[in-house]
Amino acid sequence: MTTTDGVLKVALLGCGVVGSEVVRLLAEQADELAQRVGARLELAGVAVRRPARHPEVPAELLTTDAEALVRRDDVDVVVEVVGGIEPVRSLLLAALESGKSVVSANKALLADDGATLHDAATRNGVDLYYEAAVAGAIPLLRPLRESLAGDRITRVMGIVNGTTNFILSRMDATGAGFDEALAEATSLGYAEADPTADVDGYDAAAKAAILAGLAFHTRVTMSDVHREGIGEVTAADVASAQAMDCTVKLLAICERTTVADGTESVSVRAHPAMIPRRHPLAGVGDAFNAVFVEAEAAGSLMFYGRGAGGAPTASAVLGDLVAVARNRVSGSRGAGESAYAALPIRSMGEVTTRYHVALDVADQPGVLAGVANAFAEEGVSIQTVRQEGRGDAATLVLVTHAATDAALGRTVEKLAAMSLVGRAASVMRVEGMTGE
Ligand SMILES: NC(=O)c1ccc[n+]([C@@H]2O[C@H](COP(=O)([O-])OP(=O)(O)OC[C@H]3O[C@@H](n4cnc5c(N)ncnc54)[C@H](O)[C@@H]3O)[C@@H](O)[C@H]2O)c1
Ligand SMILES: N[C@@H](CCO)C(=O)O
Ligand code: NA
Repeated sequence: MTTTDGVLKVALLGCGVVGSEVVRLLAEQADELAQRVGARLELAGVAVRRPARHPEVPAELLTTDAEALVRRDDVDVVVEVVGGIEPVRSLLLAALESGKSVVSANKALLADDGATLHDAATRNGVDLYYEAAVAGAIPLLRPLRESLAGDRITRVMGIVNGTTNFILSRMDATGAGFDEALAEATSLGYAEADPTADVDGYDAAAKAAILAGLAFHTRVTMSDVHREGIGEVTAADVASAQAMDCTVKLLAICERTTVADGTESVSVRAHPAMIPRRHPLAGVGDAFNAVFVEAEAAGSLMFYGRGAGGAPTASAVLGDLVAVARNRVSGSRGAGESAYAALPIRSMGEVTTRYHVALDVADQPGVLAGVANAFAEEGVSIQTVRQEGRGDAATLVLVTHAATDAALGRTVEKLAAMSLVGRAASVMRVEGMTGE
């Protein structure tokens, strides 16, 4: 559909932190946006739960009937900044099925059932864009989908959750425990009232699923992602990381692996890990996000900026809105889903990782040999070992070479069962170290 009267009508679903900024920017930049698009972008309506709470929106635009709004014939584009799976999934499907393009910031929905939405967009010849869903303002999905479409991406690794990055940065800077750092994040407005999605890694896992799908031209859903949160990260883990000149980050890691017979698979995970301080991701502090992309021809690329917040996220939403609006003006559509590779998902046990293991041990002859033997039995090679303290307070700190995650997990279980080994003071994966 092309605009006939020089106006494109936009239905906005949700007017919270992000939606209210979309309304503000649309109004403030109306003339410039019209120049860039070739048509004026006008709000057809704004669906909210409680209209009385939105004095910033002209009253005649407010509605509580989102379903009627997305079905209106005069609406060209639906912008969704509500969040969650239902009723949003049904609303967006209805929009796509009735020929509207959709812009969404909703990583939970895209990671849960992006395929259904993409299919509907393709069937109806319309656009489905969601740059704001991953790493907020940072242009990342469009570079993966368009700029790098001629290359072969092998790895995407990044910090994609601002709340947890703030917490881990505070723990690193002040030595605070997790609870104390979370309380500070909450009081400063970084953490939401219910921080579960962030702290338990669901938010980062959803973003990892979206990134892997785009990077490797395959379908990845939330259930394919190995997820661990940061709730178990202790001040001792952070101190252990510091002792090896590392810091702890919650990382989203998407990898393409090719085995000897040429078969390819992808692994997708989100978990805390130690990374060397000299690694570019280690310097990403506060609530910032950064994503490292490795591609065969391009080499390494890094994307850095604000992954959350009303205005930064609205910037990405408006960028998508301009893109889909331009497509409607020219009667075209952007690149749709590219999932031709249909790659199998590699289980976490098969993924190759490295571990840092700090063990409280009795400082006695034979302890080190017993510990080394537990690693050897599982075929795990040790890169470095050092002892801290003496007598009852001795701690052995080992860093392994790469091994399967399953073998490393079994090794840690074996160690825990040994009589001369006390508790494991810290067990954490290590990423971004050079060498095998
Ligand atoms: N806040 C951020 O920094 C950020 C960053 C990136 C992506 N996002 C994503 O953007 C989306 C919105 O986030 P937010 O922070 O603005 O959330 P928010 O809670 O501030 O706003 C959501 C709004 O939607 C309204 N709403 C709920 N159900 C509705 C319905 N059925 N019909 C109409 N309105 C309804 C709520 O009343 C609320 O005002 C989410 O998908 C979120 O994951 C947010
Ligand atoms: N809660 C998310 C918002 C952006 O998706 C974060 O902390 O990064
Ligand atoms: Na983004």
